[in-house]
Amino acid sequence: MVFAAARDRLADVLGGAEPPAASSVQLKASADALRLEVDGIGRVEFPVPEEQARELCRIGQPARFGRGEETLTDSRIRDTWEVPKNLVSIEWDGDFVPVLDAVCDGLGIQPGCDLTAEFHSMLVYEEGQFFVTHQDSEKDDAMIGTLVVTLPSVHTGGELVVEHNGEDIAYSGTDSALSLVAFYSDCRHEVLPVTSGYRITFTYNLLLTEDNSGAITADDALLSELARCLDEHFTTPVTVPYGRGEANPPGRLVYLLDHEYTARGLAWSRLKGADAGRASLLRSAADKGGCEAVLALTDVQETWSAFESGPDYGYRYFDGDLDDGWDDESDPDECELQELIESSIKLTRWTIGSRAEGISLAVADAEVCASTRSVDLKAYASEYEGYMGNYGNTMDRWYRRAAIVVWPRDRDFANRAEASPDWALDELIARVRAGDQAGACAAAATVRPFWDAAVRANGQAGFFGTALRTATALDDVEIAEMLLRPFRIECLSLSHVASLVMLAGHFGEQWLGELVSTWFGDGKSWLYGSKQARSEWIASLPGLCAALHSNGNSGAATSRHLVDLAWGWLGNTIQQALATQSLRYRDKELSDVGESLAAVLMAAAKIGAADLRDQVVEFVCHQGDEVIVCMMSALRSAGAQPAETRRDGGFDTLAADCAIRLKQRLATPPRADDDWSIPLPDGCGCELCDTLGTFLNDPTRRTYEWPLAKQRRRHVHDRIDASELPVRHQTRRTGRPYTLVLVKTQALFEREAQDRRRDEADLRWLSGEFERADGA
Ligand SMILES: O=C(O)CCC(=O)C(=O)O
Ligand SMILES: [Fe+2]
Repeated sequence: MVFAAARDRLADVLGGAEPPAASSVQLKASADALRLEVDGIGRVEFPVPEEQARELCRIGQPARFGRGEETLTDSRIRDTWEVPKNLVSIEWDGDFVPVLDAVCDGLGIQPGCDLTAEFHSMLVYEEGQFFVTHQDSEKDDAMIGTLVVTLPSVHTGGELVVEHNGEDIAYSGTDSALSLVAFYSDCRHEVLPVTSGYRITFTYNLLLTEDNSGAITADDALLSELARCLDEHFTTPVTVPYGRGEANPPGRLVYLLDHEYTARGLAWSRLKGADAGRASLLRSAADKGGCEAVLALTDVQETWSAFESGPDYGYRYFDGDLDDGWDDESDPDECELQELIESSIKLTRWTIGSRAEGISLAVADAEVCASTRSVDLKAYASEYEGYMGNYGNTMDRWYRRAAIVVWPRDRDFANRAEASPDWALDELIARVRAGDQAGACAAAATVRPFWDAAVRANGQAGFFGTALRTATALDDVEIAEMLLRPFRIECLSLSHVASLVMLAGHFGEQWLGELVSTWFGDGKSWLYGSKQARSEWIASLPGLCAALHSNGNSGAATSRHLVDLAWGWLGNTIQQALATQSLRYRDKELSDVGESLAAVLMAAAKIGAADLRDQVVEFVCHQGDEVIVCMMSALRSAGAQPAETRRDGGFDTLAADCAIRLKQRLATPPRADDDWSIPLPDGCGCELCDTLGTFLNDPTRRTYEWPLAKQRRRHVHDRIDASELPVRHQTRRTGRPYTLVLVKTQALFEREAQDRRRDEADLRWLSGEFERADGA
């Protein structure tokens, strides 16, 4: 016997209690119920005579449609006449209300709600006219659907086809009665081409103005069953693979709704179809079980194993529909889905009280349930990946689904904190200010399991300052460490100096020193992006250190610590750059890092760290001449500094050393016109590289024809390319083995001339800017 998880039982109970309601309904009404006058035409008779229909077309304008923010006309998409609103006057005989009540009934809208219809447009379709598949935009927050009234007229074709969850229903008008079709705004629909006669319609926006969220009176047994499911869900630990941490009960439950909602349209009072009843039940059960329930939007991605099927079977999974958020995507091949391989769900937005927040929170599978599977809904995008060897034959499908998120009240703070750490920090400070220090610490302790990930996922820089202040306010060393640990050093700026000093005062300099080291990271795995961010931060170091230094003993100690750490990172980075094989890449890296070198030296000068300055200068002066690029970049970056900073930062010493190196380099005579020798940089010493080195070194040999098997040719290619040597290598594909043809190129001379010109320019600049460089 298989026991269903509590969350799946809950979804089944909700689905059973509120079965899916219709997404569209059609009603018929007598033509006598309506009186229509149009300026310039007079009273319109029913069925509408051909003569009057033609007149209506004449005064009509091509109807427009929305695409994103734009309103367009394009007769390939929408081809129909719209009669200007101001010319139209409509009078319903008696009341429209009974009609709307019947609509409510048909769409499963809870009794007691106030549905109103707001006239939107009058349309006339003549032969051949149509409107392709689209979704109506919700023009008003309260809008939940559309009502289309088709006037009696003689016509064929022009069916209104409304689709929901893969099912199409075609509605036709008649020549004797009014046809009223209502549908929810998440239904895609189209008007098929009129094949004869005229089709005349009014469209109305359906607005739900009364709260329908409390309307359901649920039976107690049902609510108790739901509350039991919630309780079980929140007390049963999730099984985790062995060794993957502790088994804890889920922190939340995400119940996915069936209809689509826009961020603006999502509200308890405007849920569509069965969603309204289910939400009402779940909300009451949550309340009974001591839980919070909020409305949310999610992004769902599912990956299915799939295979292409012939046109005769399988489903069409995707229609290139037109809607407000239009898509031109072509249909992926027809596919049969087999098995769900993986799914991921992210909460993107929720509304707590009256506060709607954009969030980005990944939700575990064990926290999600639904009465309707995503695969049975319309995906907003899908992509088929054919067989690709070790992957592929998969279908990815993406959905945006609304959801109700439930959590136990005592985990309220943790749930909200995970989605918005900045809110959590503000809230903690507020609690301390309100005098609840202990409560604030207890709440803060609940974020421990996810805090690192939450901070990193939420763009930490924006709330680093708040985190510093919160840590001080909570006054608990372990909590302070936990709250602050996940931040990166790049968050730290001038504006945090006072908070940082305060923190040191609270928990001690040594404690802060360790924390700051954590912010620096281990420096081992620097991706390009983070390297750039680190360099940018180091550029701010002189100002930051100066401010800290003038802020008492702990400020001074912290500033020294920062410069030490920055130098630790920078020294490594310079060494790595020097070891780079590719010359071009090496020079670029060294030049980039020069600015950081200048910043570290300036910071050292600002805080009077002469020992560190000497250490840095000595390190640089001890490197080979490749380091000149880095020195020059650092010196240029410090060029604008006052003489005192240049002296205290060791720049004068660097400049002098650099000038000596440049002069030495320039003193070697330029390459003779007939000297074709090329030094092979150190590296592999195999027998092939030996032969290569001999050829390269020989000043008289320009070409070498070298019969070599494939693997060996490859090795020689690689060696030449890696060192960017001015040598062309080609394979002549005759004989056995093929022949590798090496030719030394003119670039040998061009590059060296270029390097010389650069050295000359550097030396001129140095002599102009740095006195000692000239005198040396
Ligand atoms: O004419 C109709 O039946 C429907 C027109 C429509 O879909 C629209 O105006 O958005
Ligand atoms: Fe429409």
